[in-house]
Amino acid sequence: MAVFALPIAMLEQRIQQQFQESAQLKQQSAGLLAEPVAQAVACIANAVSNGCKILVCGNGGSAADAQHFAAELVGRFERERPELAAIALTTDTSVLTALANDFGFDQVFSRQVRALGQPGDVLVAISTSGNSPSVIEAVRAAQERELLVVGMSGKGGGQMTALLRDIDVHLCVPHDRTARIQEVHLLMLHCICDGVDWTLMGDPEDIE
Ligand SMILES: O=C(CO)[C@@H](O)[C@H](O)[C@H](O)[C@H](O)COP(=O)(O)O
Ligand SMILES: [Zn+2]
Repeated sequence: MAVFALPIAMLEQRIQQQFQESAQLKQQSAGLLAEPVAQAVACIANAVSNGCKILVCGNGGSAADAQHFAAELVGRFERERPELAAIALTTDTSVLTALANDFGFDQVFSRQVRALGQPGDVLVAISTSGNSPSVIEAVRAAQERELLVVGMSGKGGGQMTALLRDIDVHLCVPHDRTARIQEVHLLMLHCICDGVDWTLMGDPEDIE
């Protein structure tokens, strides 16, 4: 068994740097993204209040974020409230493997959007590069079907930037590192959960 003689001090310094980079990016993003995050809250709260639903997609870590977010809408975030309609498009392995196998991986989300999406629903499309073909095709399918799109990206937004319309919301994290972008994506998803709960139910103190 290999035993590493870890240069602990250097390793700790790397870890400290990453915490600092993440904290600084979150601070910078708060200034730039609070307004579009509030627009995403309005868009999602409005959709679920009108009986519409939220579809969420992304690859890799962003697939995990999609599932995390859908679970908090269907279940709960920090307090009890009625269940909200949300589906992560990343979870049904039979659907995913059939679509990838028969139509190509680019279609794994778009075909589900066309199958499940109705006008007024919202697609939350998560891609740190803004360029993953499966996510880009899902955005195109959503727009065809008259869904609103909340696009979450980084690295300048990639192809997502040109694709999103004025009625859509673009949450583009100002950074080039996938991990840092994902950390801000998760924070924004939690802000959206908090904002939706606040919009639908008011301040926690007001309850009882
Ligand atoms: O979680 C990570 C890296 O932190 C990876 O799994 C990452 O999500 C994958 O490489 C994705 O395929 C990247 O796609 P995207 O964010 O550019 O759309
Ligand atoms: Zn969470």
